[in-house]
Amino acid sequence: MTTAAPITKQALPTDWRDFYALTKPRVMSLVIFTGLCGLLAAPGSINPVLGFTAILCIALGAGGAGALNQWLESDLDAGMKRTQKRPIPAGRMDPTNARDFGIALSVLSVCLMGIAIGWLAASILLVSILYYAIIYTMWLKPRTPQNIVIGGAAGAFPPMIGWVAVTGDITLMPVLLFAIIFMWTPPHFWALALFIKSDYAKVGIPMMPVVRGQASTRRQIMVYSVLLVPIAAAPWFIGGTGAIYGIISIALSLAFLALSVPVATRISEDGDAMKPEKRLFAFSILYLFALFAALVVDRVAAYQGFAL
Ligand code: HEM
Ligand SMILES: CC(C)=CCC/C(C)=C/CC/C(C)=C/COP(=O)(O)OP(=O)(O)O
Repeated sequence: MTTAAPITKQALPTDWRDFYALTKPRVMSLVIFTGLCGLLAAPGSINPVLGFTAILCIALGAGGAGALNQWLESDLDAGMKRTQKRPIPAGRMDPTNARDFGIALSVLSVCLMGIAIGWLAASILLVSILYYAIIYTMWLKPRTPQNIVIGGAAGAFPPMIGWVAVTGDITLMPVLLFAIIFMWTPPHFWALALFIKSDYAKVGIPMMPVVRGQASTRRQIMVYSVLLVPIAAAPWFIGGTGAIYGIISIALSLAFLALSVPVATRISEDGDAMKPEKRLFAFSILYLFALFAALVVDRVAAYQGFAL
């Protein structure tokens, strides 16, 4: 009697899924969304096919950068529980394949953006890929607890790329969209780092809670959350959006601030339930999705004559 081989995940072809995992799809979904909103909120219009191409290029570039990041730090990923099942540390992917995949996606994205959309948008895309792969991953991450403050700039470029794809130039509005993500990144990441601190300590990455301790990290989360309120509302203050965006942005930022307070005032060290940090981390993602969606809603409303 023959017995059929059990159908397990391992029996399925894993190749395409491993390549897909290299692109960090869940994180990059928000990167792509902010790029899309930058494109849709920009003044002027873009041919829908070209608009789609621009977003595709952001997705390919972000995915390529994610693959290069995983190629560059597979040894670190192997040492952390959260990342040890990634394709390279789990032994399912040859590192050189990941490297080549990352380079191919990155080159393709920049060339396609340059040819189809314009070389200013392509240059910013190239800068963001190199910034993430080289400045953040290779240089800052293993060296300084300010790694994500400075390195976070890499993730702040996509809305600027989307905007520039439409307008062809850099004005104050795309700079403000950049500034919003720049201010948002420290509380987003440090809230998470507070509850996965031991993983980073194990592999010697000097994340803020590891190097400066919990109390200092919590205070700094509060500082960035306070700064986020005026920065997020700035597009309205300068007249770049209507009051719909302004009101939604202030409401969202105050909710963000309210969730930061229990994180900042918590004086206990490790040991007890970590609920406020988890709540702030989860809300940080919802916050950015909602804030950038509000930009588009505001623009559509203005277009339809519903501006407040
Ligand atoms: C240097 C800056 C940043 C660092 C160090 C960082 C780090 C992290 C880490 C470690 C996670 C945990 C889950 C995972 O590994 O998938 C995470 C989740 C996430 N991050 Fe960030 N992040 C940064 C910037 C950003 C930016 C700029 C965006 C988008 C605009 C973003 C969007 C997300 C999203 C959507 C998730 C949730 C993914 C999921 O549901 O699994 N992050 N981030
Ligand atoms: C267009 C373009 C190139 C966009 C790049 C977007 C970008 C830099 C996003 C940063 C988000 C991210 C994956 C952080 C993870 O940090 P990590 O690598 O330290 O996290 P890990 O510990 O999970 O590897």
